[in-house]
Amino acid sequence: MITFEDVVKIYPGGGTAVDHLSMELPTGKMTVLVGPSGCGKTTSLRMINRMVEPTSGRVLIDGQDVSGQDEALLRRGIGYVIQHAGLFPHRTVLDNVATVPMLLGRTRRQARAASLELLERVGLPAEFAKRYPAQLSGGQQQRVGVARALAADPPVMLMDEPFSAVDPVVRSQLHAEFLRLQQDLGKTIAMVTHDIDEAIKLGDYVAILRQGGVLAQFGTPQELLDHPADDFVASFVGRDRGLRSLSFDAAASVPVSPPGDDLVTDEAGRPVAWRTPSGERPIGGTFTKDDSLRVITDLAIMSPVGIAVRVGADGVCDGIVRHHDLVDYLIARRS
Ligand SMILES: Nc1ncnc2c1ncn2[C@@H]1O[C@H](COP(=O)(O)OP(=O)(O)OP(=O)(O)O)[C@@H](O)[C@H]1O
Repeated sequence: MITFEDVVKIYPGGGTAVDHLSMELPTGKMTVLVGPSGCGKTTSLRMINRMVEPTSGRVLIDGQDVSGQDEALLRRGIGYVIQHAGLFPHRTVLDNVATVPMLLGRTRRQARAASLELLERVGLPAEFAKRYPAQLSGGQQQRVGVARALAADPPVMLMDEPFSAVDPVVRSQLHAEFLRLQQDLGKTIAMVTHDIDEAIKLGDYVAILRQGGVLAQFGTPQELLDHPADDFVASFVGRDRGLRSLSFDAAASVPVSPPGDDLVTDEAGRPVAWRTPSGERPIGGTFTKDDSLRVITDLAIMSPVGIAVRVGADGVCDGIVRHHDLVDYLIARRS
């Protein structure tokens, strides 16, 4: 666990960058620091690995005050990923990743073998290993940056806007891959972004900071969407927070009804089409118990008859949700 204990940072000649910050970033989870430009996100992140020293207060990792620890040793246990990856331009991709394990005493051979494996884990095939950073796309460079940060197998990772230098499609791919990787690795991660959507998508917990380095709210994405602490948080998380909050609720809780005449199925009971006054229309999509309320809502809106169809693992329809029942359910769940 990373603990901020009443941390203040005042830069010489500057204002207060971080103002009495207290929060706990749980072990094995990803906590995202988000807020408008200049609200002290990067400063807070860098106080974890002592690139910045607090003016007062303490930062602790697993109960140990970082200020008492040798900087080099401390940083060996903390991976660091930055925007534009920060790779060594004159070293190959493989050597960029292998540098840290070699510094930690692994032989060149061991370090390279481990690095190749890591590159594969972050989605870069072996043929990229011999290239130089300039010969990679922005998204590929970010993958190398993540692989390099993971190379020392650090329990803690700090990530400063790691996905912001790439286009939205690549960013979305990197998000998905990163979430999968983190599910396997379970690192304690602190990540900075200015993008609330990214924070809500990736964070197990989100810390929203406001101007002057004040913590506005700390909580799970759903807590922030459902119960913003004040107007600043409410406007920061966005106007459609009710809809976005549906992504965090499982479809399993929604009552389903038996299908009616408007659903056409094949002999096995798999949905095929909608029967509408103007003829049969394709089914569009279906949901399972593992999907979210947002998926059901989307399906009901898109369906020509206002119905979302649930299927089991075998693809056979096991119930439907009509749009008016869905709205009743969504209203009841809030009261
Ligand atoms: N080395 C420094 N010396 C003086 N002031 C600084 C220094 N670094 C940051 N600041 C100031 O401290 C405040 C917080 O900066 P910080 O970089 O932590 O914010 P941020 O939330 O990460 O911003 P951004 O999203 O724009 O990167 C800002 O007002 C900034 O100008």
